[in-house]
Formats: sequence, C-alpha cells, structure tokens
Amino acid sequence: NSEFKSTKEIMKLNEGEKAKVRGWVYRKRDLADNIFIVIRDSDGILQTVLPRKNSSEKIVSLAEKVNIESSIIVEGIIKDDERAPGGKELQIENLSVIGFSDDFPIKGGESIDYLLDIRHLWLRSRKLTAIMKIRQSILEGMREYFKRNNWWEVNPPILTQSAVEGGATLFEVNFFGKKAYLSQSAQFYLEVMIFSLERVWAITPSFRAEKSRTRRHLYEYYHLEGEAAWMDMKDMMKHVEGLVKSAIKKVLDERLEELEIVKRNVGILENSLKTSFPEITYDEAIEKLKRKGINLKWGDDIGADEEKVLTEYYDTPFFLTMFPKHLKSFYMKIDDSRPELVYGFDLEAPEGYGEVVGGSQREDSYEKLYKRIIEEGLNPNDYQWYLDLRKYGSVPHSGYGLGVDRLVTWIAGLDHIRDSIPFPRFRERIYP
Ligand SMILES: NC(=O)C[C@H]([NH3+])C(=O)NS(=O)(=O)OC[C@H]1O[C@@H](n2cnc3c(N)ncnc32)[C@H](O)[C@@H]1O
Ligand SMILES: [Mg+2]
Repeated sequence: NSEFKSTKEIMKLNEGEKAKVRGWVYRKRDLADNIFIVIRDSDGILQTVLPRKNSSEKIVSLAEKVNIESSIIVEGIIKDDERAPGGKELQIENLSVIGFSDDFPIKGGESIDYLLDIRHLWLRSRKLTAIMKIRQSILEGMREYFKRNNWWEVNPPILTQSAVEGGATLFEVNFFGKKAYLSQSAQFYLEVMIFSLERVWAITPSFRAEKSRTRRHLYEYYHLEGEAAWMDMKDMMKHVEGLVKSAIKKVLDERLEELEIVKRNVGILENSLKTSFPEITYDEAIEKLKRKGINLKWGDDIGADEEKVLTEYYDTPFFLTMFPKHLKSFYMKIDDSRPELVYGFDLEAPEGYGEVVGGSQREDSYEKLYKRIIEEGLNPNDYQWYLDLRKYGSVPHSGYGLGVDRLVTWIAGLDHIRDSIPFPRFRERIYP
C-alpha cells in the first residue's frame, strides 16, 4: 500500500519530507519535553518523537498510553538528528493506535526455557528476525545455484515405509493400520528421479528421534538433499562446495546488516569463499586427532567432540572422506581397492560447528547392494523398490544431505541450532 513507507525507506528520505509508517512499539521513552517512540517493522526500526509542546492533547495522551508491542500508525516529518539511530527521526504530527498490547512478557533476562515457551512472541525479537532473513538468503543462494547448474527441484513424500538412516531414529506413524514412518531422508526417492531428470534436489522436513540432546540436533529439521546420475564422489563434493559457497556469497551480498545484529565475525565467511575446501581422509583424520592428544583407534567413529577438535586445523569448511564401511550406511559404494572403506564424504564447518553435509557415492550394482543389505542384517524385502533401481539401466551416482538449520547455525555464528529455525522441535518440546 504505497501511502506507507517502511522504516528502511524512511531512513532514505531527507529533512523536511513527510512520511507515514506502521508497525509495533519497540521502545518508548517518556521525557519532560518529548516522548520518543521507536517503531519496529519487518525492515528494521525507526525513532519517532512527539514534542509535548505544540502537540494536541489527544495525541500526547495516546503517546503516553501506548506500550511496548502496541500496533500503531505514525505520520510525521523527517528530522536529521545525529542522536537518533541512523541519524534520522520522524517528528510525529499524527498518531493512531491500531491495537494496544498487554504487558509484553519479554523484558530481558528471561530463561531460555521460558523464552521457548513463548517462542510465538520471542520471534518478534530483532535477533531472531535477523536470523530468519539470513536463513532466507542461504536458501535463496542455494536455489539459485541449482538453477544455474540445471538441477531439478522435486517434492518427495514425507510418509514413507523405509528407514534410510537406520531404525533407531524413526518416528512411527499409524497409517490406517499400516506401519509408516516420518521421512529421515528423501534420498531413495531422489535416486528414483535421477533416471529421468538426472540431477535432482529437494528441501524436506526430516525427522530423527535422536538419542542424545545436543546443540546441533533437532527432532524435525530442514534437509536439503541432492542426487545426480553419472557423478562420482569427487564430482559431488565439487557440487557441494559450489552450493555452500553460493549460500555464503548470498548472505555476504545481502545480509551484512543482519550479520551485524547477530554479531557475526564475517572474516571466516569471506575466507571460505576465497579458498577451495580441503579434503582429509578418515585415515588422515585419525592421525591429526592423535597429534591433538585424541587417541582413537582405527575404526572408531569420529563424533561431534572429535569433529570439534578437527575444525581447529581449518578456517574454512573441509571434507572428511573415505570412511570405514562399518561406520556408514549400507547404500554407500565400497572402494574395491580397499574394501574396508566406502566412498562417503562429510562436509565439516569450522569454528567447532562440525558436520553440515553427509553424502556418498551409492552402490549401483544390484548384487553388491543386496549383499550389503544382508551384511547389515536388514531385510531385502524392505528395500524392494530401492533394489529395483539397480535392475533397469543402473548408473554410477552420488548424493548428499545438507542440514539447512546447521548451515544457518554456522553462517550466522549461533551457539545453538534452536535459533536457526522458527519453531525448534526437541524430545521435550513440540509447543508452541
Ligand atoms: N541424501 C543423503 O545422502 C542424506 C543421507 N541419507 C543422510 O540422511 N545423511 S545424514 O544422516 O548424515 O544427514 C544429512 C545431514 O542432515 C543433518 N542432520 C542429520 N541429523 C540431524 C538432526 N537431528 N538435526 C539437524 N540436522 C541433522 C546434518 O547436517 C547431516 O549432515
Ligand atoms: Mg551424517
């Protein structure tokens, strides 16, 4: 509606120009000569000021009554004033209240648990608003990358009957008397689509009944997955590097103001654009950890704590590749020259954030995949259609899953994944 300008648009106006803005009361100071009201909208904040002198009784008493989070419309005249945020303020000539607010429960110092209970109000904060804008730029940067590289977006199902990443983290659903599960990963459905569209990707909510509570695990998370025919592990790693760089670049191009609000040191993001992401193998990682005093024996899992230590070697994301077969999923392709290894890759974010992407080259031989299913103690009948794909013109192919919330957590420099997503889901939290 063109009669209104956003707070950001108003900041571009000159002294003496008139403007009309709408939003919510963010801060208020009731002083002897002036009442200062900082108004908040989706673009930011703007200081408005009502000089008590020469203002009508009606407007002064309204201005005295509005409280934090009241929704208001302000009309006024631009004044340059270096004391105001951004050096400009709107001198109020008219004020109307659309909706008064109850006493807003967030005043500072509340516990995280309490703030999560009122997440539906906490989301109005400038920090969370900034994070949601950074999140959009990350998604936009990746979407543009897929478009530039002729990948196809598809929409896989969420109600499924197969466990992609093991039965331990499945959420079961009673589907009219039949057992179904909330999707852990869309991977198998993307593998179907490569035989027609060749390069496919999807963003879906994935569900994991995680055993452990950590700062990087959600129970429902946004999972961006890609799958491509003809690509081997190295090809896919190159694709993933370009994808993540596209996200970083978009954020640096568009979201510097929001990175400022979340107090993010952008040096490491800028550095990550300049260099190609290093690759270390599992074998090399074990050696590097040893040099840091962590004595894993070959075959041990490299968990979050060890990943954290590994990130100390790098100031960019880096790839971890060629894992022991028994640590990884049945569908990963075995390295024939070292059959104890699979062509798996993880992308680790620096600064202690750890795994952001998990991917691999897939086993494309029917016989070998069948054998892996048996070896893992799985029932081949549960993977009938997945095995079928290897019967009709099978091709070398690879893919990955990127944790969108984890990528947001790293790029925004957050100290917990819960602030990367509007409504985080944990074992003890599905409210609001
Ligand atoms: N298409 C594929 O090849 C993906 C593959 N089937 C897969 O699900 N791999 S993964 O389990 O490592 O999960 C992939 C990524 O998904 C993220 N992830 C995985 N689990 C979580 C939880 N619980 N919370 C938040 N993010 C999570 C994390 O970044 C992982 O690297
Ligand atoms: Mg993984």
